Amino acid sequence: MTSAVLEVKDLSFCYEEGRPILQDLHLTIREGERVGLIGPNGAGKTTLFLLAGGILKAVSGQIRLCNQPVVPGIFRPELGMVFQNVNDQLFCPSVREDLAFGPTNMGLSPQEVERRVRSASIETGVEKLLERPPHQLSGGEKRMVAMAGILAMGSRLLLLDEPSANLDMRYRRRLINLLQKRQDCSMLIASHDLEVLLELCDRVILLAEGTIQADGLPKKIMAHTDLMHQYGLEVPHSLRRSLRKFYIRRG
Ligand SMILES: Nc1ncnc2c1ncn2[C@@H]1O[C@H](COP(=O)(O)OP(=O)(O)OP(=O)(O)O)[C@@H](O)[C@H]1O
Repeated sequence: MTSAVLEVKDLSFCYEEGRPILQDLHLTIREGERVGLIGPNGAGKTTLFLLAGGILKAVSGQIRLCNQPVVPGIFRPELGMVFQNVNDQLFCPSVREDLAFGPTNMGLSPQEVERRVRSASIETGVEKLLERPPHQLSGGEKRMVAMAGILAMGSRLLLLDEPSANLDMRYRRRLINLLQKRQDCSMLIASHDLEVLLELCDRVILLAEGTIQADGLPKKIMAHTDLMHQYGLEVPHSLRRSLRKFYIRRG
């Protein structure tokens, strides 16, 4: 079995006392796994990301990243996160400086930082935007710049929060192709775009009521109509069609 990149044990968290968001959560992501995280609005998907990224502090439990405990406030380049609201993570005067921020903080030489900025910007197709101020970019452009930023760090685990939100067909396809090619990274992708998860993920986790309600093959979990409806989710269109074919064939 491949080694774990993220291990979450007995994790509990609340923003306000008496209103738990996550309760005794257990989760392991292994090297090379691409895991979709689904659940209704407010289930705690973003909260889980912020805890794994050391931005929030757990009430109890442990989180380990690449075999080392996550300590809130300590920079861990092994983990790259694209926030749901990308405006929260692009803050430099130019795209080039934004992409260089992570690798520079890793203590890399200016030549290596430049090499990574160039390579990540080409991979994501944002090389023409390098001199632009990030706040002037479109939503889709900003998201690809944020992706380029974590690729430039060479993170082993990517936490992507609604990566396809507000992307047009071209950007959405570019994102899917890009993530499909990154076999070297593990990914946890929170999304309401279930078709994207069907294309990208080999495993899906359903988070609701503070804990994991299902964990398994994407097609199996997402085609489970009762389970999906119970947590306010719909069976994705492509699976509805294949279910229909299945029932028609069986007569
Ligand atoms: N800073 C905060 N203070 C208090 N409550 C918060 C805070 N941030 C989030 N919450 C609450 O925590 C719960 C979980 O929110 P979270 O953003 O993690 O859910 P989510 O699963 O990512 O939802 P969505 O699918 O809508 O993005 C929600 O009820 C939300 O209102």
